[in-house]
Amino acid sequence: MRYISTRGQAPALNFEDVLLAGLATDGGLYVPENLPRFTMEEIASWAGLPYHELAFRVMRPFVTGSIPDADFKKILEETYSTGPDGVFAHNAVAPLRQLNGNEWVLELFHGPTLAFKDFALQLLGRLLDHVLAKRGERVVIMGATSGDTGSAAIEGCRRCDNVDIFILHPHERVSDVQRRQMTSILGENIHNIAIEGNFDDCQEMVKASFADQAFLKGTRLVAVNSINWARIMAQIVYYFHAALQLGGPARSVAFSVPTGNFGDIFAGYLARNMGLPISQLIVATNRNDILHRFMSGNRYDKDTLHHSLSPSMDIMVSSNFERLLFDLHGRNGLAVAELMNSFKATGKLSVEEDRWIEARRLFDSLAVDDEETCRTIAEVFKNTTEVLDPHTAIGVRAARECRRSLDTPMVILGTAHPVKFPEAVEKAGIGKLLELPKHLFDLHEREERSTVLPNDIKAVQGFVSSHGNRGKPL
Ligand SMILES: N[C@@H](CCOP(=O)(O)O)C(=O)O
Repeated sequence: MRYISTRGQAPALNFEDVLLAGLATDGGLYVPENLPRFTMEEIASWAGLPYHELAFRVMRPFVTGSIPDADFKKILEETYSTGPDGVFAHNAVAPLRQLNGNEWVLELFHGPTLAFKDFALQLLGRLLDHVLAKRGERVVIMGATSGDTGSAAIEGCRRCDNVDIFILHPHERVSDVQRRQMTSILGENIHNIAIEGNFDDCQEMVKASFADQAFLKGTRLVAVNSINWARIMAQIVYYFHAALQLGGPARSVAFSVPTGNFGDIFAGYLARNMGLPISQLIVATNRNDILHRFMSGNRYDKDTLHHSLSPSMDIMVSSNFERLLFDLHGRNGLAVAELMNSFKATGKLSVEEDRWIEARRLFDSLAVDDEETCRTIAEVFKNTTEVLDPHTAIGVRAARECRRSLDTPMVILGTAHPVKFPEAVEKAGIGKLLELPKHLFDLHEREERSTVLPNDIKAVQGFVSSHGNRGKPL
């Protein structure tokens, strides 16, 4: 499998190099040159497989030529293990919970950091370990988080021998539990940086660092955000997993996906292009609604970033939107480069009418504010006694507003555990006390370690280069 850049000017790479690349050298994002497509018979034959075996079948074409089958199988078996010493706390790894009639929540929060990010970052850490050990290479990881990616990346990579990890989060803009999940993991190769800015500032600095890596003095920079193709690849699997449990592929399924960076829903779009019958994909955003503004009015314009009760989606510009633009423009990298350059200069982007109509055909969308989020948490609790986290609640609201057919199962991606967001749960008027799971029971007493830095790329790069070799200068 070869991967090409969405901006058409970077060399094509194999999976191993894409895993280690982050952004392409032309500033684009890597995508498979040709997407594998499965037949209905093939997909149907996967019904009932354990999660790791399904993962092998779905992802194998993406890693072919880079990771030998036997190694990949072993990595997947470890990544999606369950039981007392397993990585995931639920035997089904990603169980479906029925909310009512034909409406289901796909619970993606039974991993170590209680969010869907564990599905990809537990795998990414193991893949990195495998590839870096083989190459005898040490790398620096830089990631930006609005709350969930950070802890999942640290948890996924902390045991990697050859990695120093730097996670940038917006100072005082993530929930208490989210922050502690990152800052209480201590290790000489783990560095949390609280930026005096917002998530987009953090994301911008990470992306800019890929374009200018001299500060790393020859050490390679690797991405843990969904700009890294391996993240998207791993997230495709749970769409197959959910659909197969609900009668797929003979029956199509609809999905509603809370999304900020457009990575999780883009994985669903790819699953559909790979042959999985998906009747509807709903983009569910909070008040930071750049994706909804594009889908509903062809306006992908930067706006002010609002702090909300669903902080993981407090994102102004969605990285993976560029991957969709690439497809909407017939995979013409130069056209995408032109659009992205003009977006950088003006903060505004719209596409030709026929391309936008195509996007409307592919996705429905809704933006949900805090009030409506809390109302949905309360409504679902009243009817089912299930407590939703605010991001999942946004997905439920969007599913209910945008649903096209009551006969088709509707799956809402349950992106995080509500215990991470007590403020929203409390504001929704839910008196029930939510307990942290056993492995995090003392989270609020643990020692925290992080460094506050100004919103200044030179300060960040200076910090990375002076701590990038197990806490020592590079
Ligand atoms: N929602 C994310 C923001 C980063 O997105 P990613 O999917 O590109 O890692 C978070 O919680 O950190």
